[in-house]
Amino acid sequence: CSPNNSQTTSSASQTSTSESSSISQSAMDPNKIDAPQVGLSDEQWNRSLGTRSDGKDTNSKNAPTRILTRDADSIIIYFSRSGSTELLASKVQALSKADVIELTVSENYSPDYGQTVQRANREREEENNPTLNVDIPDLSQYKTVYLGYPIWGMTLAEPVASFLEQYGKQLDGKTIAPFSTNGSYGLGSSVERIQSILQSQGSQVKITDAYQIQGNRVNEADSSLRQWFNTISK
Ligand SMILES: Cc1cc2nc3c(=O)[nH]c(=O)nc-3n(C[C@H](O)[C@H](O)[C@H](O)COP(=O)(O)O)c2cc1C
Repeated sequence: CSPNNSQTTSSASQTSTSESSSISQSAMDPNKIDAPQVGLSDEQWNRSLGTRSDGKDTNSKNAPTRILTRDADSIIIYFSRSGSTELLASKVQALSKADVIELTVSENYSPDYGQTVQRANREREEENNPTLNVDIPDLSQYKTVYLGYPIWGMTLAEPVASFLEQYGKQLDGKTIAPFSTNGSYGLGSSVERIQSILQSQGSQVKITDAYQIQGNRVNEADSSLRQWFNTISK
C-alpha cells in the first residue's frame, strides 16, 4: 500500500492541479510496505504458519495501491494479505513501470492466520469467493497483466479468483504474467486455475512462465525476478 500514488481516476490527489496535465508515473515505495516476515530464516518462518496481517489489505497505514496512467501498456494487479506479495509487486513495478491496482475485499480477512485459513478453505470448497471492494477501470489499454497472488490451499488466493471471475472477460487477448509468493509449497495449481477460470469465460490469453518465491525470501528476489522479467518480456 503505497500512498505515493499517481491517480487518474480517484479522489486522493491533493497535488494534482489540472486534470488535463500529463501524469507522471510514480513508483511503489518498498519502504512503506509492512512485511516483517520477509528476511526470516526458513526455520523462523515455519512455512508461514502464524503470519499475522493487519486484517485489512497489507498495511492499514496507507490506502490500497493504485497507480493509473494513460500511457502504460501493462498493469500489475495483485492481492496480498501480509505484505510479501506486495513487496514482490513493488519489484515487478520497478522493472516494468507498469500501472498498479491492489485488490481488496469488502469483508477483510482476519489478522489471525488460522482463521484466515478456515475462511479461505470454506470459500474455496463452497465456490463462494469474496466480494471485492476495488474499482477496476477499463483495462483495454493494457497488453500485459502481471497477476500477483499468494498461494492459498495450494492454489490461487480466493480474492484473485474473484477478480478473474468478475473481470476475466476484459482480459481476452492479453498476456498474463503470474507472480506469486508461498509458504514453501510452490505454485500448486494456481496457473491451471487462472487458465480454467478465464477459459470458462471465453477469454483467450497467453500465460507466461510464472515467477514464485517463498514469502520470507522476497528480499532475495531481485536477480531471479529480473531474469524472469527479461525472459517473459522478449
Ligand atoms: C489462507 C492461507 C493459506 C495458505 N496456503 C498455503 C499453501 O497451500 N501452500 C503454501 O506454500 N503456502 C500457503 N500459505 C502461505 C502464503 O502463501 C505465504 O505466506 C505468502 O507469502 C503470503 O503472501 P502475502 O504476505 O502477500 O499475503 C497460505 C497462507 C494463508 C494465509
